[in-house]
Amino acid sequence: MKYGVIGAGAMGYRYGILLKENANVEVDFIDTWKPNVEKVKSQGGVYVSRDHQNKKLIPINMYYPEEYSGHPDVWIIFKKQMQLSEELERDSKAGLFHKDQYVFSAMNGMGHFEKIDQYFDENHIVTGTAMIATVLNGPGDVDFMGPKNSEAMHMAPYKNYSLNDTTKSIFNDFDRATLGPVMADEWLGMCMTKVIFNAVVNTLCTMFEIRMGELIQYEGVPDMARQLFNESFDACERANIPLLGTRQSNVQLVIDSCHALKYHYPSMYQDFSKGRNTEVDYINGYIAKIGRSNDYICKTHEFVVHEVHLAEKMRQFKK
Ligand SMILES: NC(=O)C1=CN([C@@H]2O[C@H](COP(=O)(O)OP(=O)(O)OC[C@H]3O[C@@H](n4cnc5c(N)ncnc54)[C@H](OP(=O)(O)O)[C@@H]3O)[C@@H](O)[C@H]2O)C=CC1
Ligand SMILES: CC(C)(CO)C(=O)C(=O)O
Repeated sequence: MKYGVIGAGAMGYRYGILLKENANVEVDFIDTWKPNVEKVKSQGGVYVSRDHQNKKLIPINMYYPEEYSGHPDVWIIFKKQMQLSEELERDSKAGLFHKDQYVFSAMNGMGHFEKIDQYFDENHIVTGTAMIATVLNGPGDVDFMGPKNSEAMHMAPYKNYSLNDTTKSIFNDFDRATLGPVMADEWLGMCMTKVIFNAVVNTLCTMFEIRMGELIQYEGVPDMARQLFNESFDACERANIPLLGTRQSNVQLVIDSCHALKYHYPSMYQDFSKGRNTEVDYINGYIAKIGRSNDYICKTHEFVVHEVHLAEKMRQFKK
């Protein structure tokens, strides 16, 4: 199958390049960030390294939406939550979307599938989550964090539609790409399980401006994680969202992932450190919203949302 990546940033590059290099499928990249598109065009591709090593230029085809006339079978979308509506509107106006196409996304946070649903048939949407750490060093320069074959992800058809030949082919291509796909039984619990993980790791690392391996050096982190997971589980149970694992196994996942991805600054920190707004409203804020709609107040998550926004605002006073 042919793939088109919308959002050639850290994760868009990671998926597209692994598919192209390992699954040997055709991949085109669409981006609207001018410095990135121009850099790729002038250097003839994207520089890729793994854990800061073995930097090499991989030739790729990169287009602005308005330049593109291809017809991929599947779109892979990786934008920041707050960029998505504008991106989809621009892509749609540029005539990129067609009735037969499928779409996959493993963005962090929640709110993106309702937006994607406005442009694609709901049984053509494949949801995903990615425990894959990637850093965009700058335009046209991406760094895959973690050793080869450490990539791990979940996927499931949106609204639990049955698997069909296309969704199975996407799974097989992701598998050959070494993205480590696991097909989940239920889409919403799968997505929310990643949200509650990011609501611990991304927010704490961002507020303290630290790597995951530094976070886990503090012996109080399992307790802090437990407090946040307890609220997340309480809210999701009231909303009948079946999270993967138990409260305790999710605490353990935080501990294990922080050791495995010890050099990684979570994507939220990458936005924070570059002076951009973070996805916190779509992560802790989304959990808090589920709580409020089910007569449950996630006090800690609501406080954390304020803390991250406070940290964003305070950047102006720092040198
Ligand atoms: N990175 C990761 O490890 C993971 C990320 N995710 C999720 O995937 C989705 C896409 O995230 P991700 O791929 O990380 O984000 P991107 O790499 O796509 O973000 C890059 C965007 O940030 C802006 N930007 C501006 N200046 C810079 C700069 N100097 N360096 C880098 N970027 C700059 C640009 O948009 P503009 O100029 O328009 O602001 C650019 O398009 C998100 O939902 C994220 O949470 C999920 C799992 C892991
Ligand atoms: C890589 C990972 C899993 C770390 O929290 C992530 O989701 C991110 O960086 O946003």
